[in-house]
Amino acid sequence: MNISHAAVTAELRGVGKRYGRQTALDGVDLVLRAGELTALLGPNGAGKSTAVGLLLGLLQADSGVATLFGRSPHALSSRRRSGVMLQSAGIPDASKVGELLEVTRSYYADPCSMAECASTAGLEGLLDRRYGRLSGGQQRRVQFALAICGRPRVLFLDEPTTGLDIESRQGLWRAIRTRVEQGCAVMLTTHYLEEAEALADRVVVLNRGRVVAFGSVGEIRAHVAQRRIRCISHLSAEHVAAWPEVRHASLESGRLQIVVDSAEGVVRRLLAEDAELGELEVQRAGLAEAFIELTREAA
Ligand SMILES: Nc1ncnc2c1ncn2[C@@H]1O[C@H](COP(=O)(O)OP(=O)(O)OP(=O)(O)O)[C@@H](O)[C@H]1O
Repeated sequence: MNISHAAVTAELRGVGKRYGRQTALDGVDLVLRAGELTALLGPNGAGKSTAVGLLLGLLQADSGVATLFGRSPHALSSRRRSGVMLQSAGIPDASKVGELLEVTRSYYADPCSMAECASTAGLEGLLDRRYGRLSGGQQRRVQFALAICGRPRVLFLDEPTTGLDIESRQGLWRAIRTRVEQGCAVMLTTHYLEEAEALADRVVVLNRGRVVAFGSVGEIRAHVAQRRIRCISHLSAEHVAAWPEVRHASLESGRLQIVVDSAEGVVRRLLAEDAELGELEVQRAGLAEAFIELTREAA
């Protein structure tokens, strides 16, 4: 585990939160640091939005402590240094994009210029449009602009790229990376594992209100030693699936896809049984496989 010495910006310590009889978080520890992006991953209902709500002071913990800049998340001084993009934005449909930005910028001491906000979030040409008339992806970009316009030192992004096309998503990724390089602490919740893989310095995996794994993307990935083998072969997936080292085998787009704990023996046997085997590839498991494995183990 890498030990980071960057300043702690926000923290949950031993936090529990229930809604009636439903436990949403159960003894969760979580740290956000300056200049780092922490990705919070977990299946539906794992407790991700609850964790964000506690760090923002929108929810109250039943046990444990939530801090933002070392103080209560309710403190005005903490809020002034925070930027937020939640799943439900509550932005009035009739407002023009430019007006929304002007008003939000006015809450902060040293906001970005309008031009900077517009170019960072890709809003050129949209400033005179009414929010309610924008596409879902354009609305997400406006929400991002509102989240970053005050040059926040901590940024909470709850599934920020849902509904964005590939170009907009990559634009947003660039903007997020720039904030992190400038020293902002970012907490990203996402269902897109490739997003966490592309952006995260550290990953926290939640399942049923508990942290089931944390570490760098590489460390999380290393939790599963699995390899993925791809090849073109006349051997059937059913035949290969029955080999002892093989966890799973299937035929996808004419290629045999095999998930194994250790690749060498399986590769040797593939080559021995099919002299014409072609286009052999062996890859390390990605975050997606690690995540499925971790949440399954915890369940
Ligand atoms: N206001 C509420 N009242 C009752 N139960 C709630 C409330 N909000 C959340 N929960 C429950 O708490 C648990 C955690 O919910 P939370 O929204 O934090 O999960 P999540 O990881 O953000 O899920 P998703 O990926 O679906 O957004 C779930 O079981 C959910 O049903």
